[in-house]
Amino acid sequence: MALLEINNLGISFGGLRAVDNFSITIEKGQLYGLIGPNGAGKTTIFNLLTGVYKPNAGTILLDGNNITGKKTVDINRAGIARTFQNIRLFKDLTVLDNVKTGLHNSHPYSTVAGILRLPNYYKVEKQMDEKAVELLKVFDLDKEKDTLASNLPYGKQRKLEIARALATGPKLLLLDEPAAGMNPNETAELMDTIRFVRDNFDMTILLIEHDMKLVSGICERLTVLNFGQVLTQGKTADVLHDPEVIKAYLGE
Ligand SMILES: Nc1ncnc2c1ncn2[C@@H]1O[C@H](COP(=O)(O)OP(=O)(O)OP(=O)(O)O)[C@@H](O)[C@H]1O
Repeated sequence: MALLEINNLGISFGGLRAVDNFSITIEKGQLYGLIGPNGAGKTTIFNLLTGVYKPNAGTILLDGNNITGKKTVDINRAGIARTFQNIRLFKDLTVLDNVKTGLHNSHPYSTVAGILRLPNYYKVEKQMDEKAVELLKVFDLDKEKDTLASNLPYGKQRKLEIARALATGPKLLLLDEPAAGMNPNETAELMDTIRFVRDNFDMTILLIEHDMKLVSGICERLTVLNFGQVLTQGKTADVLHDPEVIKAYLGE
């Protein structure tokens, strides 16, 4: 069974059909790229997938479960986590606490235990600290665990956002333009990180990206979107050599 199966998804904003008849199948463990010109509808698809928008048409199945039109929090619990085009960390929290906000989503103690500081609260908090540090080690951020997120350099903020998303325990990780604003060295390191996450967390990853070096370097399959519709999809090398794709996107 595919991990993600989207069939005939659509949404309109006023008269604009931002996403139309969009279908995609992503197998477990795939590293999949969603590309297309500005305004093609890529982020709208992420917003549909995460319950920010509700589709007017189509279905979304995650691991066989119908999550179409569900709330963001329920979709996260079902197993989808994302990062954003513009980094959205809790800038006034430490690196450690940013990751712990992700862990809280998956392993909460009762609110009463938290407010009353019952023994279970301290036990769970300690376990979360340990888990968060383990995760930070993977991203080589453990030494900066007490640093405020806003004081991290840009490339590390991106890594921290990925770590926080992983802390929620997803089956599918959505990355929206992870290389945006990065220099070539940071991008090369990010490519290694994404591969590492896929291999070591047994993760399925769908990413939106304009950086063709990153796309061709790490994505196994691509879907090209143009004016809200699928232009083509398939293996990365085949898609990037498709004359329609070159005309619509790469040649511009
Ligand atoms: N909430 C909204 N209300 C109205 N129009 C919207 C809304 N969200 C997106 N759109 C429109 O839908 C279209 C697709 O936008 P979207 O942001 O998904 O494109 P994109 O492919 O992610 O672009 P980029 O590569 O520039 O990020 C655009 O024309 C955009 O203006």
